[in-house]
Amino acid sequence: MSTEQALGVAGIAKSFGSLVVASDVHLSVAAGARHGLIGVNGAGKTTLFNMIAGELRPDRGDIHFFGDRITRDSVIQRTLKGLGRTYQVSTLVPTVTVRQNLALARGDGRLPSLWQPWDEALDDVLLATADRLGLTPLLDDLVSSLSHGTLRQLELAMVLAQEPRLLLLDEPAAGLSRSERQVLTEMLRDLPREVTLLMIEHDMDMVLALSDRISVLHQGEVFAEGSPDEIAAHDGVRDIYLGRAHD
Ligand SMILES: Nc1ncnc2c1ncn2[C@@H]1O[C@H](COP(=O)(O)OP(=O)(O)OP(=O)(O)O)[C@@H](O)[C@H]1O
Repeated sequence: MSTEQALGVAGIAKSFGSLVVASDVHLSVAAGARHGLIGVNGAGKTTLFNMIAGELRPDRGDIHFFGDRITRDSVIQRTLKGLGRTYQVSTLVPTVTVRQNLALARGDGRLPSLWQPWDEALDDVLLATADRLGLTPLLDDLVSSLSHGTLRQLELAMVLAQEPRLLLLDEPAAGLSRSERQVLTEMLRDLPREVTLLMIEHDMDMVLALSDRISVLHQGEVFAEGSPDEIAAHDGVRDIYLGRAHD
């Protein structure tokens, strides 16, 4: 891992009416890192992702991406700079094939229509990405016929095909079986370090196995940060998860 900073979040605040979701979030993700972001339900993890990705404007604070201040950039501008994300909810088109979905990843974001038919052509990057994620034998299968685990692999392939420098993964293992989680963990482990990962995940085994650094969001701030071993042994973090944390 280098000392270059991929992502810098400084003093971010966000409220929804009287609900303070972030009061003063500071987060630094090193280039090449596998950085886990954890916290109990409602801690504000997805809200933070939405602000980093540009879908939500923070009330206060700044966001830097490889040294570039992106706080006021649109989602598209951030995507073009190399910021990619996956969602908790699937964004795939179920009625067409894996190949046709993958071809969308290199398109302009518009769905095909009568005037713009589905593209079947996959360039070398798409083919290599599909292969890395075990999708080559499934290219002509309908997305609606895929298992939950394979859907997650396809979503990952779609966003990786955009060649992001930083990938925000929002609960990549949600809804997966134990064996599907293992497959996904291996695939994430095998990703090249040119892609920095910031990952929200409730499966603690997976976070501890994949991350080289973990931040814990609690009550609007980063409550603790450290190596997986430090976080696993942190009394305060354990209290939060057991519902024993004090204000
Ligand atoms: N657009 C919104 N309007 C109002 N409240 C919102 C909005 N988005 C999120 N919230 C609230 O903000 C809080 C934080 O939500 P968020 O989804 O960021 O938490 P989370 O840590 O990702 O939770 P989970 O682990 O359950 O996904 C929750 O109480 C949620 O209900």
